[in-house]
Order: sequence, then C-alpha cells, then structure tokens
Amino acid sequence: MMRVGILGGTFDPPHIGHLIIAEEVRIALSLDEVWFIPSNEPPHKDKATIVANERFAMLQVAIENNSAFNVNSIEMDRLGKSYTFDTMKLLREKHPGIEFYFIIGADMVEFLPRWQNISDLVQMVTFVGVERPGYRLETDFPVKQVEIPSIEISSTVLRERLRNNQSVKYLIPQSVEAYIKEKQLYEQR
Ligand SMILES: Nc1ncnc2c1ncn2[C@@H]1O[C@H](COP(=O)(O)OP(=O)(O)OP(=O)(O)O)[C@@H](O)[C@H]1O
Ligand SMILES: O=C(O)c1ccc[n+]([C@@H]2O[C@H](COP(=O)([O-])O)[C@@H](O)[C@H]2O)c1
Repeated sequence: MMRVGILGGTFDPPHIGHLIIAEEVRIALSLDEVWFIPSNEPPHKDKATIVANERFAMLQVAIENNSAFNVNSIEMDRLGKSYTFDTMKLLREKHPGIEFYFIIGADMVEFLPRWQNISDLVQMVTFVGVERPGYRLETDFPVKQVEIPSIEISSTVLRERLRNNQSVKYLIPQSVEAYIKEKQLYEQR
C-alpha cells in the first residue's frame, strides 16, 4: 500500500520549518510522498493575509526540487473553513489504496481532541507529531512521535519581517522569497 504524509496548514508564507518537518517525517516513516494542503480558511485561527491561490503558488515554488513533494488544491476548491475530517474523507474516497499520515507540529497537539469529528478522523489517518519550541508534544491522544531537529520559526514572525523589510534569508527558500517580491505579497498589509 502506498504511504502518503499530509501537511495541512495556512502557509502564510511557507518556510523551511514546513519543508524540514515534511522531509524528516517522510524519511523516518518511509513515506512515498508528502502532500502539502493549503487551507482555504483555517478552522481555528484568523484568516490568512494572502488569498489561497497565492499561498498555493508559493508552496509550489517551495517544493519544486523535491520529487516526493506535491501541493494539493482540495481545500482551496471548497469554500468556508477547511476541516481536516472533510478533506480526509474526500481523499480516502478518491484514493482507497493509500495509507495517510497527517503531520502536525506540537502547537496543534493540545487542541487535537477538539477537532471536528475527531473520533472518526483518528480511525482514518495516523497522526504524526513533531516538536516545536515552546509546546509540549506529550499527549494521551494517539499521536505517533517523530524526532526532528527543532526549528524555531513561524509564519507569523516571517510576515512581520517581510512587512518591515527585514531579512528572511535562509528562513524562506530563496525561490519563494523571489516570488513574494515579484508579486509584492507582504508589502504594508
Ligand atoms: N517551526 C515548526 N516546527 C514544527 N512544526 C511546525 C513549524 N512551523 C509550522 N509547523 C507545523 O506546520 C503545520 C502548518 O503550519 P502553519 O502553516 O500554520 O505555519 P505556522 O508557522 O504555525 O503559522 P502561523 O505563525 O501563521 O500560525 C502545523 O501543523 C504546524 O504545527
Ligand atoms: O479539522 C479541524 O477541526 C482542525 C482544527 C485545527 C486545525 N486543523 C488543521 O490543522 C492544520 C494546521 O492548522 P493551522 O491552523 O496551523 O493552519 C490545517 O490543515 C488545519 O486545517 C484542523
């Protein structure tokens, strides 16, 4: 059976933290691929500052040199909040031969028991948790832990830097930084 990791997120903007956790989990769990899924609207935080199709485009640029990585538009194609249960239900119907692993940072772990239809969702995917500075990864919930080099980067801090014209060098892939500049994505919002 094919094994696929899913990294859902807002990706406003994508950063090397996203890329590192996806690659580390892919290798640790021998996944065939990782699919990045940008949300239309995040279910439990403020709306993204950038429209979904631009976040999708930044992700495409970010992953272009990893043949095991893909970007999937399933949540962009659906209006409203992007609940993971709805997404995984559709993906499982479409790909019955795939075993799915849903990757989350430690900041998502505490709230996981309150995700929509979580009791069904835990039967549909294996949750994989990775550490994130400032958050606890330990939980009674069924979350498989994968060791990664800890990365203290967030999209929030990068948005701040981009707005203030501060350097994001090495924190955002160079190709993505060029795309952001070309499209003037984070200027004075
Ligand atoms: N530095 C990191 N270490 C571990 N996990 C991370 C890291 N950055 C993001 N993630 C995980 O990647 C997924 C998508 O994250 P998201 O796109 O919301 O980025 P973010 O940096 O958390 O954004 P924001 O600062 O806007 O909340 C989430 O599961 C999140 O926990
Ligand atoms: O389905 C839910 O109830 C739910 C609640 C919070 C977060 N999620 C998913 O978790 C992923 C990371 O969320 P975020 O807020 O960091 O973008 C993203 O794919 C969200 O759709 C899902």
